[in-house]
Amino acid sequence: MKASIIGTTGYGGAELLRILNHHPEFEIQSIHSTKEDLPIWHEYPHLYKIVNQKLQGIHPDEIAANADIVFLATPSGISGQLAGKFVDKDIKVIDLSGDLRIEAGQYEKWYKKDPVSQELIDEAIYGLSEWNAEAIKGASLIANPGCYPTATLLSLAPVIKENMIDPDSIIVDAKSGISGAGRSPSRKSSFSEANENFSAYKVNEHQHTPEIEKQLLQWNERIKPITFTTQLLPITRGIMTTSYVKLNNDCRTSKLLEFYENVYNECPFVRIRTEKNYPSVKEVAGSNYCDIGLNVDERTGRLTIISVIDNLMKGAAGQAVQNANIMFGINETTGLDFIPLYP
Ligand SMILES: NC(=O)C1=CN([C@@H]2O[C@H](COP(=O)(O)OP(=O)(O)OC[C@H]3O[C@@H](n4cnc5c(N)ncnc54)[C@H](OP(=O)(O)O)[C@@H]3O)[C@@H](O)[C@H]2O)C=CC1
Ligand SMILES: CC(=O)N[C@@H](CCC(=O)OP(=O)(O)O)C(=O)O
Repeated sequence: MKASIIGTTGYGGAELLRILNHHPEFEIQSIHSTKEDLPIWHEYPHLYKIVNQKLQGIHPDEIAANADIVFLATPSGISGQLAGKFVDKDIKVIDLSGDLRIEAGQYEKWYKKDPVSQELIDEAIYGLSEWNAEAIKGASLIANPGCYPTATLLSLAPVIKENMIDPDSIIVDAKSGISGAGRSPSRKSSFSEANENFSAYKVNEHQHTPEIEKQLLQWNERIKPITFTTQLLPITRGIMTTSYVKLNNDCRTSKLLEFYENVYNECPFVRIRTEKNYPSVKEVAGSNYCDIGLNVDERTGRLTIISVIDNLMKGAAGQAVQNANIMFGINETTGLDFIPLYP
């Protein structure tokens, strides 16, 4: 199969290149950016003598005529417009941005940008691979989940779906490495302000809040609005979400771990940790794993769930390729079976 990438000069695009360059079933057909006619290694010298392709301009008809799938690793606001140019063409599309994940009205409110048409949003299948594989199989347009929602949703799904918690009790404390903000320089991501610092941002107004709530409500209609706080960690890659929920019934940590293990036993990229063996972001760096650890506080009846991913992998490019594998009927781990980079 032939794959094209738009937004290849960004971090998500570069991560797609890293995966697809070794993928046994996908060949990189073309790479695109607003910067044309430039070898990609000019932008990314680490690709020198590995990927020699030149960046090309963005011409949807030409891309659709030559590739089987196109990945849109472009900013929100741009991606949705591009997706609209591919929908009636014979090509599968995976959009890494937030443009197609939530309803148009919600998008306008949380992203503070003009949405694409509700019709286009309705066409997109939400690409949370572990929970939506059946729909992904038949899809031609995927809204790839956000990085924070991926870590949060995988960790909450089992207790939400089984109605095991107070639906009004969900608090998610989330932290991300700086590559989550993309490659464009900003004050927030500058070394002198991010290094040895730790700060909260977009408190109660993060654009991933409605995306998380939408999926939780599809699993359990009793769910109430969540509290979701995002923080910037002075590391390059990695997301940790720590979720706090009130359990409806007494339950021991060991029993809940057994339950989670059973829920995810057919999911190669979700690793449920053993008791007191909590995951850290470095243990999944460079890989497509989501590692989950949990503990029940028997004094308060609250459950703490810790979930880690690499934001550029399971949080973006890795999950996008996992979805592409599912769409083309290939084993979902193909091209993604790396051991995390440790230490
Ligand atoms: N970074 C992360 O961890 C995650 C990112 N995402 C989402 O994935 C997408 C890509 O993110 P990321 O790689 O971090 O972003 P970057 O800012 O690093 O890259 C954005 C890319 O889009 C291209 N671009 C910018 N403006 C336009 C335009 N007008 N038309 C076409 N291309 C354009 C840029 O290239 P050029 O200027 O050369 O054209 C660049 O290649 C975003 O929607 C982001 O929200 C999702 C999950 C996690
Ligand atoms: C660290 C950091 O700044 N992360 C970004 C992640 C943005 C993102 O992935 O954008 P989508 O909304 O298109 O998913 C943020 O919190 O806004």
